[in-house]
Amino acid sequence: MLPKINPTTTNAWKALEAHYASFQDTQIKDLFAGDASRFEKYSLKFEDILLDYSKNRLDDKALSLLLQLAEECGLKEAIASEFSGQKINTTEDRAVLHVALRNRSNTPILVDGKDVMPEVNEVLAQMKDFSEQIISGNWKGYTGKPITDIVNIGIGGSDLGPLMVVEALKPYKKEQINLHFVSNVDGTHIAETLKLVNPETTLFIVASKTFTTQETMTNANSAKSWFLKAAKDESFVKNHFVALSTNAEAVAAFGIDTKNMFRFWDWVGGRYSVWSAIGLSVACAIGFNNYVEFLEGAHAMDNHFKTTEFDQNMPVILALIGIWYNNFYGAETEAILPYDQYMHRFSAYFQQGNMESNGKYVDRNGETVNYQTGPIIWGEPGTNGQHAFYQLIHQGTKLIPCDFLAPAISQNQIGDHHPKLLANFFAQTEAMMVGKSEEQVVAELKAAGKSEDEIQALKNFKIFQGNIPTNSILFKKLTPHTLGALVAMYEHKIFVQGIIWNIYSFDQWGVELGKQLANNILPELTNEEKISSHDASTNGLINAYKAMR
Ligand SMILES: O=P(O)(O)OC[C@H]1O[C@@H](O)[C@@H](O)[C@@H](O)[C@@H]1O
Repeated sequence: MLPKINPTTTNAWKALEAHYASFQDTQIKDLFAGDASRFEKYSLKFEDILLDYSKNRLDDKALSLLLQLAEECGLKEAIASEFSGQKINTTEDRAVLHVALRNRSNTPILVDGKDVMPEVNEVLAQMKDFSEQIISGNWKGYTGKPITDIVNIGIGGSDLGPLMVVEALKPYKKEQINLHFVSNVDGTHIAETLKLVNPETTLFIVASKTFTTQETMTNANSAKSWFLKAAKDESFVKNHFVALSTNAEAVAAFGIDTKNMFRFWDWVGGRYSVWSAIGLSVACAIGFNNYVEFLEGAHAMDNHFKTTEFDQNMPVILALIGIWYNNFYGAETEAILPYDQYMHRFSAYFQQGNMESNGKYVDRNGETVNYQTGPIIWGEPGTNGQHAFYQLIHQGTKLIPCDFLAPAISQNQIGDHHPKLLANFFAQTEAMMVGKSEEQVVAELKAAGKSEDEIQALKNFKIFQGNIPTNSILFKKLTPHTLGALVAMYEHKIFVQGIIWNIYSFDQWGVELGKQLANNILPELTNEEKISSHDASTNGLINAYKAMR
């Protein structure tokens, strides 16, 4: 079971507070000036991935206290509990075993005394067989034609994972299969997607752990009606609809043949489910072997996380640096900035991963925390972000630690695009650290021929204070293996932080209230009566909507 230690009561926390008081104004660039080996010391290598964390407001003392914090909070025991299948998702009484889904070494993992690996392998074999039939064209639609388009219908973890991975691994995509993702209950999403596809050659993958999610069931029903309008015969549904779910009854009730159901288990969290049957659209897009490569990469990172000393452990180091800024510097957000267009949904994916996991104010004792928990996660690919929001990172009033990610080898070697992209990556992390001093600004303005008055009027606007912390994550190439490792790295970072913050990272009660209230409101929208059962604003809005429509 998980420890239940309030991190602020540890010796390390108190020592970190004391250290922060004297260290807080230290400039990263001065730390480099004082230590010629800082880059070597503060960087880690794992396979083809280099993590450079030297551009942080971090010294040996802060780092060793953060490592001590991890020890005092029982991180070692917590990792062992997770990997051994203990029910560490206490509020839902479930194990947390996405690591079993990619456990390529196949060592037994027990839940309630039963090894889960045989079932995991069974579903993987089913996914292999199915994806091969789709890709080869052996799986036929109701008029005997092969499938050309797959529409994944799901939301949250049943959408963002496969969507992010299919986008990130586009260079590996099989040409004959087009992928589409429908998530929003806004009818526009399904309507616009259906305009692009032909019922004879389209497969719908209905992805929902619970198979009760309003958005997904609404979209799936609309897709089915659209399909039946063309196919006319219910018996053809089995050729065009498959389900990814833990809920066989609801799948059957929807009319999907349970032979065409790919199951997973309650110990797979939605936001950690791309490694499960939820990855079927990925396997159909890039082929099963590439999907397995993706699992292998994650498994390699799992082993690194499980077996490496904390001071050399990538997810642990990233997590501790995040805690340093979140809890001591008061940083409220973290930006994830991939310099790879294929990774354009990576930040969105980890927005859910982080914010649904660690956006909690109640600790594992059931008490309200007296410290900050999960940060706000956001980001867009570079270089686009540079021309949009980097202004605030460079010269705003908020501290925003940033992760930069980039491949050394582009999958599209066109002219000098890639060196230009990477030059921006390196320049931004350098600029964030070194800033630009008053002396530099004045010298530049002088060199540009400005008068003394002009210089005085302008100079303050052109100064960059710098000292903005960044992690740089450079990898050789965005292969399925490397992507798997990167995703697993961030997953484990979230785990480590949740353990230290003494919260439960694997439930998501915070998504329920809105669903409940929407279910109450929906029937009120289907009649013309004036509504008075809510607060004045909600009543006013509902009644205004009814009058406008
Ligand atoms: O996969 P289903 O059950 O449709 O859930 C989809 C999503 O629902 C949300 O409310 C969250 O709970 C997510 O974690 C989950 O991924």
